[in-house]
Amino acid sequence: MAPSPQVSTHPLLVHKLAKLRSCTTLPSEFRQLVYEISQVLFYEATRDVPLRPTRVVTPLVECEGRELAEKIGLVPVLRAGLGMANAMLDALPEASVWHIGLYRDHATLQPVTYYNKLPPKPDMSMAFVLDPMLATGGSAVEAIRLLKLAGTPQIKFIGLIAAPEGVAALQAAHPNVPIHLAAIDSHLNEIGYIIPGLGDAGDRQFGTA
Ligand SMILES: O=P(O)(O)OC[C@H]1O[C@H](OP(=O)(O)OP(=O)(O)O)[C@H](O)[C@@H]1O
Ligand SMILES: O=c1cc[nH]c(=O)[nH]1
Ligand SMILES: [Mg+2]
Repeated sequence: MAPSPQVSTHPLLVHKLAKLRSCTTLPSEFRQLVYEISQVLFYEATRDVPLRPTRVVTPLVECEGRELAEKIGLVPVLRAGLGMANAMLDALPEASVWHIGLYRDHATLQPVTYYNKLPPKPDMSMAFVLDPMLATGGSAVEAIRLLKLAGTPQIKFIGLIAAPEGVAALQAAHPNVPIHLAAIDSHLNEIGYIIPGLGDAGDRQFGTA
């Protein structure tokens, strides 16, 4: 059985999430909030990444330090995942970034892939798929399917807001992929939007509504 999704309860994150949802929040502040919330979620989602010993020379002596034992890859789902990737790349500059372009067809709600340049063996041992909205779950399920096809050994999903329907779909399709979120909302409306949600995360980041 898939583990329960991890939903952050950090008070600062909960506070920022309310601002993110507000229809009065303009794109510049929206992008900043996506950045700040994503960075907190990235720290939480990487809590169990293994470390290995390394030697460090300080200005005074040589000592033992520890470094990440995984090669971390960030996989933003275009467009809306881009703002999340910036935040995580600033937290871990040595991460590699692999873009996957998907949009959700408005009529069918099915994901349509328009960009995938994953090589046969992407150079990462742990991938974080980034998409702020997990609605029906179709886009996340497809992005993770593409990553698994490319042979990525460990995959985690980080989103900002999910519908229960999206969580269930992702857990059913990929039960071995842990899910990290800022919130699980009430339901999807009749056109597949998360309620209460925040609207269209791509449009709100890039001012294209
Ligand atoms: O769980 P799903 O039902 O698949 O919906 C979620 C998808 O919808 C949004 O992308 P959108 O199609 O709006 O593309 P965009 O990021 O380019 O705006 C969102 O960023 C997800 O990728
Ligand atoms: O509520 C939703 C659902 C899908 N995509 C979004 O950006 N928002
Ligand atoms: Mg969109």
